[in-house]
Amino acid sequence: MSPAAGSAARDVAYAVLRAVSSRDAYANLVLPALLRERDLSTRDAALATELAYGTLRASGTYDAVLATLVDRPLHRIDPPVLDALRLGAHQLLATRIPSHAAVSESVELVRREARSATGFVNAVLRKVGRQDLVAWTEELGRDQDALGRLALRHAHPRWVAAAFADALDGDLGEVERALEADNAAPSVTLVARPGRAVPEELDGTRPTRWSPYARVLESGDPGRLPAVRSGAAGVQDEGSQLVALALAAAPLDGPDARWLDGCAGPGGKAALLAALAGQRGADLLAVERAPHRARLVRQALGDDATVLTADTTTRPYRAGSFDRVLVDVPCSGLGALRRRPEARWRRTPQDVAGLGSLQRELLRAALDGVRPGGVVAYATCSPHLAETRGVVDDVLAERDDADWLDARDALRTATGQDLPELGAGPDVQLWPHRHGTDAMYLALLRKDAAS
Ligand SMILES: C[S@@+](CC[C@H](N)C(=O)[O-])C[C@H]1O[C@@H](n2cnc3c(N)ncnc32)[C@H](O)[C@@H]1O
Repeated sequence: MSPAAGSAARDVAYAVLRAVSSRDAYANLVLPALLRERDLSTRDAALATELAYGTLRASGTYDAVLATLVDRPLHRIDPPVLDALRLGAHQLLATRIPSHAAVSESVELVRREARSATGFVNAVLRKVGRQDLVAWTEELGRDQDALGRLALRHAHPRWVAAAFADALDGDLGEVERALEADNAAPSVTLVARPGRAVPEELDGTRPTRWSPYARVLESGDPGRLPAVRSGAAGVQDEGSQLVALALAAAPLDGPDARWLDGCAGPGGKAALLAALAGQRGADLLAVERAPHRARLVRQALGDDATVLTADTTTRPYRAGSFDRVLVDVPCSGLGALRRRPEARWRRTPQDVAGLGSLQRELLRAALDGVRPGGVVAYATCSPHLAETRGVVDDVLAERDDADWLDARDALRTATGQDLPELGAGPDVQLWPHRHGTDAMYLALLRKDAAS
């Protein structure tokens, strides 16, 4: 790697960190735009991605290191300087970049933005580099319990590691595997929408483990595939596909003609549901409250479904009128941390608590919308028990017209195989480290036929 080339990658990584910390930007949106704008070589683009995503993923751990080395709270450090320290710490502790280059390049970044801080950055980073990451996490973890040490070592906030532990029956070995899996870049998975594309026509892809419609893109931009450009295929995590497929596969007596997606934006699951519904002659109504997200649903669905911009909790439909209903409710997103490197440090336990009443209200509205004998799927992209089984248990406890279906059976019908490690049921929690999917949760409920 030539020094100039490495500098270009560092500049991009630093610009991403600045955008994330100064204007709450999403790294996965900012980085591709910057890579295009600065025209980096493939190799430099890979380095910039590693530096930006690696720094963001572990920034809480790097902050804990830095906090031991400076004489003021980190929030009192000028933000451009703090970002340069984080990027420098990442290079020193988690890459093979030589220490002298990591320190001097960080000083150069700061010279442009905050000249007076160059000596400070130089001194702090030299101290960061005096031991490796394992030694740092051991030092910092001395006062912590085993879970706290795991969280530090694998760069997650402790409360997130605790939520994973709750959902994994306290098995710390498995919690560690779950945390590790969050730090690995996920592959790009495509869905070939049934009736519109066949998976084999997606060039440069290979089959996945579970979904018959899924393919992994080996490399490159999915937008180069004609089927993706036409909307016959799309980018979609395999766990999201399994949620839609399980709802469609759940057994149903009587009509199967009217389906509802009550939380449709931006339209990934709705597009798959619409394709499946179309094959059976059923119609899908996709409801989304946020107008800009409803527009994305319209783009994704075209003429395949009716899209309504409305609040599902107001029940903008006749009670008992749907045969199958999905509510993929707004949640903390703790199940998709692989995809959003900065997300784990932005979320708080208060976010989870704050979503609880909306999640319950959306599930109630779904149960009111489905006909007797019909099926409701409640889904989250989070394994946090307060967003998953806690919600379903509470809502079922307050009404006597609905009960659990075994979601594992529906997954077996949908995929033709037994997925391993689905737990004792009747609900299903998928995990990156077990299934290679996002950590999607799925509960299937049946409205009593007599109600
Ligand atoms: C987790 S996302 C759904 C993702 C979507 N199912 C997909 O696969 O692309 C939740 C969506 O619910 C929407 N939402 C939140 N509250 C809502 C409400 N009361 N009524 C309808 N939609 C709502 C959010 O704007 C968001 O787009």
